[in-house]
Amino acid sequence: MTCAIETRNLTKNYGGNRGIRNVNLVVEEGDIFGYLGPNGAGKSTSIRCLLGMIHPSSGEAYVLGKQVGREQTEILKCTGYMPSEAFFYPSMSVDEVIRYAAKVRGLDCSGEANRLCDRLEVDRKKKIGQLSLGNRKKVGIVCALQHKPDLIIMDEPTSGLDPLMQEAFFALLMERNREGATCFLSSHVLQEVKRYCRNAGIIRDGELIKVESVENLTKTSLRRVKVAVPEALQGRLLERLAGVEGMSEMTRRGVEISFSCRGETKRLLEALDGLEIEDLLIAEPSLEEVFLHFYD
Ligand SMILES: Nc1ncnc2c1ncn2[C@@H]1O[C@H](COP(=O)(O)OP(=O)(O)OP(=O)(O)O)[C@@H](O)[C@H]1O
Repeated sequence: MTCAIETRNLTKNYGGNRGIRNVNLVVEEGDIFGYLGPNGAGKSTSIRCLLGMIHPSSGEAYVLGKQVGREQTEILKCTGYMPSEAFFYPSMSVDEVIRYAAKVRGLDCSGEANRLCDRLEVDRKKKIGQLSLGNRKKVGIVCALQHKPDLIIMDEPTSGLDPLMQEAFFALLMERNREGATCFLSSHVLQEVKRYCRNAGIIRDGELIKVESVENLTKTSLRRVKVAVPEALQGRLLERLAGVEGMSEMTRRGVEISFSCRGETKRLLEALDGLEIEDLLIAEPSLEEVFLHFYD
């Protein structure tokens, strides 16, 4: 099976500045992949290298089996890209921009462009310079999707879109995915990744530190625990908890003590054994907590 994206030790140095280092990433065809990382982590740099917009300092990248830098025309035809900032010439009309984006690929996409504009409520007569950020973003979505690409790469696609438009956008993306397209999205919005992506990669300081299914990411040994015991027993509870692996973030509110821990749940239950537990909640961490954990 061909991978939609494959990078081998992909590295980009910006002079003395760090970009990305030895990124080895594989995204299978048909996936919806979330690329997560804080500001400056290297998400846009990775995407620009993948699209051949910047040359890597070393390493290789393949998009739908084609080598980036060698088979750019073929890659451009089967890939749809939306940058994080939707900049277009302000004096051009929306219609001109959309038709221009199809023309550079040597394609006539007018039928699909019309359908997309209707769905996203894009006013094609307006000049780009008259549009709000969100409306420019919608033009970017049409430009990226009108040729029905096999691989959709979007850098922070929903920033600037209102909640209804975000829903409309994801509905569109899910449809494309059901039809076979692979989606690669960089995002800061963890709820969005949790809801729509199957797999995710976390990049930090230019290095890919984790690639995992979104489901498994939250299935770490990290647990959020809330336990309520009578005030008189709280001292004993705290003594017992001191021996539990990875204890952190402890807070106390009345009879309830909350904390994070890791390791086997059995060990935690042993530590609690014999105390008059009034209430106990052991939960998987949210994607936000997992994300913060990898960033610590
Ligand atoms: N043209 C450039 N010249 C020099 N350094 C750059 C350039 N572009 C990016 N960098 C640096 O490379 C690193 C990665 O930047 P990048 O834009 O890829 O991060 P990002 O994860 O996309 O961030 P954000 O979420 O803020 O968009 C940063 O340290 C950044 O300062």
